[in-house]
Amino acid sequence: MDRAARPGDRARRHRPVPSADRRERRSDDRDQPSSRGFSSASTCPSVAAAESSVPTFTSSERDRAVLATQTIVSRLNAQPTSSTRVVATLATTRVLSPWRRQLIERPRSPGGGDPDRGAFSSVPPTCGGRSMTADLTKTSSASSIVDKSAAGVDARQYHIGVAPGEVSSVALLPGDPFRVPMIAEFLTDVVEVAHQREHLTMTGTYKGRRITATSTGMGCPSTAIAVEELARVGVTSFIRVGSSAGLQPGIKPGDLLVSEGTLRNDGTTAAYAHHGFPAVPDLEIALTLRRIAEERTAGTGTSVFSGINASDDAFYAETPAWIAELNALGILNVEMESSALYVVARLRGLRAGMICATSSNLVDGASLYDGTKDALKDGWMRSIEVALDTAVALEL
Ligand SMILES: O=P(O)(O)O[C@H]1O[C@H](CO)[C@@H](O)[C@H]1O
Ligand SMILES: O=c1cc[nH]c(=O)[nH]1
Repeated sequence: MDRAARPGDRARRHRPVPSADRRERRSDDRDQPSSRGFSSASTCPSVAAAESSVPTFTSSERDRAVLATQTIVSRLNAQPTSSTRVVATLATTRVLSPWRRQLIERPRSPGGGDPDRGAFSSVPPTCGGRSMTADLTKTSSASSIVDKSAAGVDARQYHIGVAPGEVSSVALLPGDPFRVPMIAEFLTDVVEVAHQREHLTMTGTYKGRRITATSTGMGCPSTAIAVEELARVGVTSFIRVGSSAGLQPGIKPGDLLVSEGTLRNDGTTAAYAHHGFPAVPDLEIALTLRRIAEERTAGTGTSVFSGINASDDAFYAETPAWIAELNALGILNVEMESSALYVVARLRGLRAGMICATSSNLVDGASLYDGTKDALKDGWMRSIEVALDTAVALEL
């Protein structure tokens, strides 16, 4: 095929990738700063500090890395397909880019992760203090690469459609938009703020306190978006009021489940933080949810449990073996959003907690398809009231 017409040329035009015939020269140029494309778009001051203190490669370490890469690249390029050649060329650039090298070399911070993950490099856990606004109000400076960790602050939000002033500092988060009006039943002066996609938002007043309710939709991707966007317009505390399946015997539909932490079996949070980074609620919110839940259910036949839950991505891929494994680990219940809620909240310096109503029990035969809806609805109403009273008690 003619050189000018090779597949992959389009990608090369749009990326800072050297052409295959300039590969030799790039390796000589490896100490030159990357002039286009890659740059540290991070606005987090702690990241800037970390990057400036990164030790540079010694020449022997660098030469070994470059040699190893060139060997891989030349093996890949011996392959017949041109698409493999493109991959090889990209790999060369990634390794030879000084900025990339520095990220790879950067010591792992406590919440560190794969430095090649875009979201990780722009939302570093070192930004995880309590002052999210400080990080988010800064805009990207020396780069045209979008810094999503700073995008949209104080604007009307792209997905959830809310703007500053339309929300409280605390938001209750059900998954299902149809549960937002259930929350609104407890409120006065209710305003429907926005409804875009799966995100319905209403704001009203409960016991003198302004409260917002926004539905997250199902799963971690849309939950992370909802939390990020609510935070950009001023929400600082979140209480998920969810539904969830019990994983231990004796948990019955309608019972309340207070989360003490989440096993992260989701994909979204892997883009934010190291797999060992804990997904945990704000301690005070969790304890207050449990206390108020116990007070409210005393003598009602509804039980309150607290413990570690799991967040799964794939409702219908929960195999009997997986359910048995979670059960053996003592995991109390499974739902699909708290992993993202907790990880994003921690990284952004926000507070979060979760109380769920039990929908079913995956280990003792209370199926979702058994007509458990009435008990579940009672559980939702109770959990919503507990979450509202927690917001009031903690002045969230
Ligand atoms: O009822 P919600 O809050 O959506 O919660 C649970 O219900 C959905 C699955 O049926 C998932 O979103 C799960 O987390
Ligand atoms: O609510 C949920 C979430 C995951 N799996 C379930 O069975 N129920």
